[in-house]
Amino acid sequence: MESLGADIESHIERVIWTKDQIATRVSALAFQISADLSTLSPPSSVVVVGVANGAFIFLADLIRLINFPIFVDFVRAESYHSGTKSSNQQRRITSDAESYHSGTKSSNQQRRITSDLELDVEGKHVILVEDIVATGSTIACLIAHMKSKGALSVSVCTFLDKPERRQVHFELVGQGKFYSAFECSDYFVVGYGMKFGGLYRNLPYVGILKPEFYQVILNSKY
Ligand SMILES: O=P(O)(O)OC[C@H]1O[C@H](OP(=O)(O)OP(=O)(O)O)[C@H](O)[C@@H]1O
Repeated sequence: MESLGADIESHIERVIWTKDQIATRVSALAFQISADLSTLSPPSSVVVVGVANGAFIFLADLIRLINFPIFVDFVRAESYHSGTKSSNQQRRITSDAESYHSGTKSSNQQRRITSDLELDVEGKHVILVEDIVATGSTIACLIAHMKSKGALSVSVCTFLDKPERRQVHFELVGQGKFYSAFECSDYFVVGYGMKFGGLYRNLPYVGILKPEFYQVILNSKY
């Protein structure tokens, strides 16, 4: 196979979570977060922070089911090796491939914030929204960042948790809680915001890509 076919459905080997299963879990999480955080003081003190890019679909669904006023903002954190920023696309494709083939990012990969909040979170309760928590490197970096900005509490709400891949320990701040919609071990999934080679974020459910598509995507420009 030399090029990708246009029918996205035909690229998927197996569906892991359907649209309905996702909607049920996101609704339950929004209900739980509403119950946990709606009574916090001061009022209107919750800032939901999406981690770009992967969290954007999960965040959009989640916040529309939260039943109290919230602020919304975004951050971006990118990986780098040994002090060298991984800003080029080939590096990011390689990162995907590493995750696919070994089930983990390389151990010396660290994160730094490349696009910061516009809102001031001092004295506020932050909920960091992720598509995936795997090694923990990204979320650890972002929790520390929110704490340094004076957040009263920092919670994490991730669509997917991969606890078996954890390499970096992180602690929530204040009364912060950890929420996850689903857990999985080491298989590489796409859809609902999650990508391979920059593609498939728009798939409305979560699935596993057919193996023959990995190399085609890695060989192509995006
Ligand atoms: O727990 P970790 O091992 O740090 O991995 C999790 C991070 O990796 C992914 O981001 P990625 O850089 O692939 O970009 P994306 O959000 O644009 O998909 C994901 O969105 C998380 O932010």
